[in-house]
Amino acid sequence: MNTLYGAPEAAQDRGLFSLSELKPDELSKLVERSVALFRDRDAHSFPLRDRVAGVLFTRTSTRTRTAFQTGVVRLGGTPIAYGPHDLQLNTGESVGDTARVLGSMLDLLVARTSGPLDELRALSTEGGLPVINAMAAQEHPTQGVCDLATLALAHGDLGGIRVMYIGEGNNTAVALAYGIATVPGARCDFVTPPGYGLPDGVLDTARGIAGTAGAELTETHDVADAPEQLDVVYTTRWQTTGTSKADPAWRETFRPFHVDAVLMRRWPQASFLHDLPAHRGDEVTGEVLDGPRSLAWTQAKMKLSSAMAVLEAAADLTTG
Ligand SMILES: NC(=O)NCCC[C@H](N)C(=O)O
Repeated sequence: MNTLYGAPEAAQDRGLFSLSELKPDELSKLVERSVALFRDRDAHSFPLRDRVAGVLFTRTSTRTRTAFQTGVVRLGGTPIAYGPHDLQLNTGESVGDTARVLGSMLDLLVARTSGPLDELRALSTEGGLPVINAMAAQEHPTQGVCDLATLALAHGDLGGIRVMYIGEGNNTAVALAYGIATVPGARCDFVTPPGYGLPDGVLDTARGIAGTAGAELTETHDVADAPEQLDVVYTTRWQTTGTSKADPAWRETFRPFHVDAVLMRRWPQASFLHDLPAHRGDEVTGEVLDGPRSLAWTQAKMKLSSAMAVLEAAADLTTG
């Protein structure tokens, strides 16, 4: 793979597919740039001037799509937006043929599709252009950049930060695992409902990354095992995009994993994160989401500056 900062290994896929493929200093550079751009959104030199970026979303999106389209414009580029019904992919044209055509005209592609991560890699290799994963079932890497940047903005140095993620082990959780794994001395405890944990292999991969930084990652399926000391409580909605739950009683399984004021009282200093959209009354109460310790709305705003940081790095991979 050939990630945001180069270092090709195999075929020529370029862009951002998974945080597990970035070196720790590459990720921390993205986080720093996100914070800098959050503080001053004009602190750049229009790296996408004369560049055209496709923004392909075949799945719903509020924050990520708006952030990337706006980010392209703010960085001096021109976005071309495609929704779920626009491309001939929808009438059966192959990914390869689509990539070949898009790559001959566009400089960069931001994509959230219903296909696997490999489909995004194919768009890059067959199109010969950088691709940014704007969320796939496997991982939501740009959310991970945003989350670390939000924590860096609010907590300062991330070294030693203690995070609990409570909820389904979804795409957001995977990116968080890979992201926190790069932070020296950090700890992330995943408290996931039984049967809805992190995908196989994710903790092993994250622990492999963490080996260098000395971060610690654990997973439990019981809220009673939540850590005693925490700086951050992170949750996510119960219905992950593109998934359905076979068990009709799934809500009973998820209910003990909701975040309310009683739970938050266990960690009086902890801040609260949520990748949104939220369902008040399910995974979190309005009191917590809209309360003084919630960073969720700062986190949502950080989507733009973190998208700009990712686009800025991807601009270096464009050839036009
Ligand atoms: N911040 C976002 O990108 N929100 C969109 C949904 C994220 C959530 N992890 C999901 O897959 O449904």
